[in-house]
Amino acid sequence: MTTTTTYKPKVNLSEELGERHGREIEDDFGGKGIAVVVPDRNASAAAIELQAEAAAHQMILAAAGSAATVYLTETFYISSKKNTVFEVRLTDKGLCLKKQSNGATKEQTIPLKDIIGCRCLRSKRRSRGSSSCTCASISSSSQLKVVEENSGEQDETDVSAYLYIYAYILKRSRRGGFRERTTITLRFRSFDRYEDNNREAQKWRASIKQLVAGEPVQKPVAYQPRDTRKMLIILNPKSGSGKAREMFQQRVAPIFAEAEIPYDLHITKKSNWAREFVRVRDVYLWRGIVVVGGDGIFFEVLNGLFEREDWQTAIDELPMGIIPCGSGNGLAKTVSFLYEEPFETKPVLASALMVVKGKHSMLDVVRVETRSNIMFSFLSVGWGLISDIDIESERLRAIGGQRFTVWSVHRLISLRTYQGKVSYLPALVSPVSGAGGEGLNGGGGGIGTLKHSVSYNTTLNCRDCRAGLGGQDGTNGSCDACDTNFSDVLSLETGTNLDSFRPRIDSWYSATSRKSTYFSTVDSVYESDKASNDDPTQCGPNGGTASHVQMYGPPSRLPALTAAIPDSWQTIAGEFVMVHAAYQTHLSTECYFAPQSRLNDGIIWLLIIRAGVSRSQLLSFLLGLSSGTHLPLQPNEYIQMVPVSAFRIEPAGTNGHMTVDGEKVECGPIQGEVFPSLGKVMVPK
Ligand SMILES: Nc1ncnc2c1ncn2[C@@H]1O[C@H](COP(=O)(O)OP(=O)(O)OP(=O)(O)O)[C@@H](O)[C@H]1O
Repeated sequence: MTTTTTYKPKVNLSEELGERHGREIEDDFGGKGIAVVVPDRNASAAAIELQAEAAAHQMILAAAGSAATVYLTETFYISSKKNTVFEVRLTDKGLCLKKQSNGATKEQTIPLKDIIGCRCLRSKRRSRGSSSCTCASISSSSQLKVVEENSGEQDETDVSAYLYIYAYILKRSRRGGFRERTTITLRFRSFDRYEDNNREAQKWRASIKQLVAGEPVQKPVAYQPRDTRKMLIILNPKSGSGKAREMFQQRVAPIFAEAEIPYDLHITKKSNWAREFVRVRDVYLWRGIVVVGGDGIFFEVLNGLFEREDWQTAIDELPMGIIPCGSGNGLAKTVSFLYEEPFETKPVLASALMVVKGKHSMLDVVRVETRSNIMFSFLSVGWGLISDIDIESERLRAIGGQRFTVWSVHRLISLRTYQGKVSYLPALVSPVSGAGGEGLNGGGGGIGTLKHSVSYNTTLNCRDCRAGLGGQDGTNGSCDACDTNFSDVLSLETGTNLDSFRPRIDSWYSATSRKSTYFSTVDSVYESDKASNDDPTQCGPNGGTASHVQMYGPPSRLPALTAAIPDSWQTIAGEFVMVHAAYQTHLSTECYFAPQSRLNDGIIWLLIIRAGVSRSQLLSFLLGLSSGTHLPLQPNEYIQMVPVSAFRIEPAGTNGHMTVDGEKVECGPIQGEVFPSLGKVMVPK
């Protein structure tokens, strides 16, 4: 009888990268195996060690009784269980393990979408006195240690090749679920020579890698990724409660290692450092940009790209990802939410798994104009209550995301209202389908008047581009990059060149204190910077003239901020508690602000709360924000959410806070217009 079971690892183990300890465990099928773990110290993991005996590979077979396409198949054994045979198949659905033991058959499949990578390794030379060879059973040994093929530490007496397959299996629970780390180890030892066993293991590795990457499975050869460029990672050590460095080294670096994605890690030195970095560097050296921090650092990088003359190419060629270490984390939460990825229990893990997948979705970007600035926003523009809470709760940064709740209570008690005018251009809303909202008029076509401009190199320096804007571009003046010494840049490397990766990741990973981490990584920085030029102002496509900063990007279709509103717009004048324009579902992890929003629906969701709203209405609004039940079910005189494609807010005074993507801007006239699908954000699938 054949039954299908879900794989349920039953042990929790942890250890250093490269120092993998074997331990006998009960595997899910009740058999004994070897637990082999790679470097997520806190992950639970289990693995079965299977030893290759048969070498009958068959490509593209039709699996018996299943529609799956089978790419590879092999029979393995567990040495401690003489009557147990595993048939392992690699199909277009995933890795299928079929166990036959004493006449009973059990089957489980590890879905492809849960696998992030695999690596071929060799066993490590043991200390003198202990023996090891191909005939030794791993499960009977007390310890299995594996190393890279050419590490110099390999055990020449063991000609086996070990394939480690890394999967993060989705477990659903009442609270939404979580991903559990699982390692499958396949030991290939059919041949007398390591080279032959390794060739077999490499075949599996190549096919798994191709399937995971969504590439056609070629005749199995050593795998070469299509894009060999590294990922650029920019980390804000000051984001959230200041733990981004530790988070990265403990939770993110191991995942990049497992997925064999090489990267350069750069630590920001001060505010706007990241913005200048992406403005002046040759960003095409990298395959994408991942920020480790909050929405503020994502905003910096996005705007840095729009400050490049070649902004359109840069925005198009460089998808951006975020690993949440901030206090709000609105974008990271939105992406996970829309793709139904468990986030709450392990947000860093969820997002790290996302960025190594190499997929992206188009992202709406809103061009925002104030009296003195032009900027590009991906999250929200706010005035009043929520912005006040965001900015004023900064003083409670040490308590993390809780600061918003605490300050909400405070502001509800001491409620403020603001005089002003709000105008907007209503959007045409169509039914939304999918996370990216692709079904919505091809990503925003329904917005009509505000289609994305395709003009190249249109200079939009706010001082010069259009009459009536006036004022100084706040980003002008002396360029931070000119006097910034990038010697604190950290460059770590994972990936195909594992020899060079190993010592770096080890020293980085094993460091227990911030100080030792810093010193252990400086060497790599030095090498990397020498190769790529120390001075960021000399190597960027802008020729190093970073002292004169211009904001480029698509030109506006709106009237100037000082000009009259067109007749097609609607205007509300009076006293407001808040006005908040949002284009992501979540403004922070706990703030499910615009439930209908999609990443590229071409819609700005404009929430207007007018003065006169009762405290109880406001309380239920604030309480409902975490569950998305904050909006009144019936049309309400005081609280309304309007889908718009452009808006303008004109405060009568300068009281209250105004924010763009959670960052404070001057309180004054501000307008925004959506450019559907202008950017690219990394998503899980
Ligand atoms: N090295 C640094 N030192 C001080 N400030 C920095 C540094 N790097 C970046 N910043 C600034 O820190 C601010 C906040 O960063 P970030 O958004 O990463 O964290 P956060 O505010 O805690 O998160 P969120 O925006 O999600 O609430 C940004 O405005 C950024 O310009």
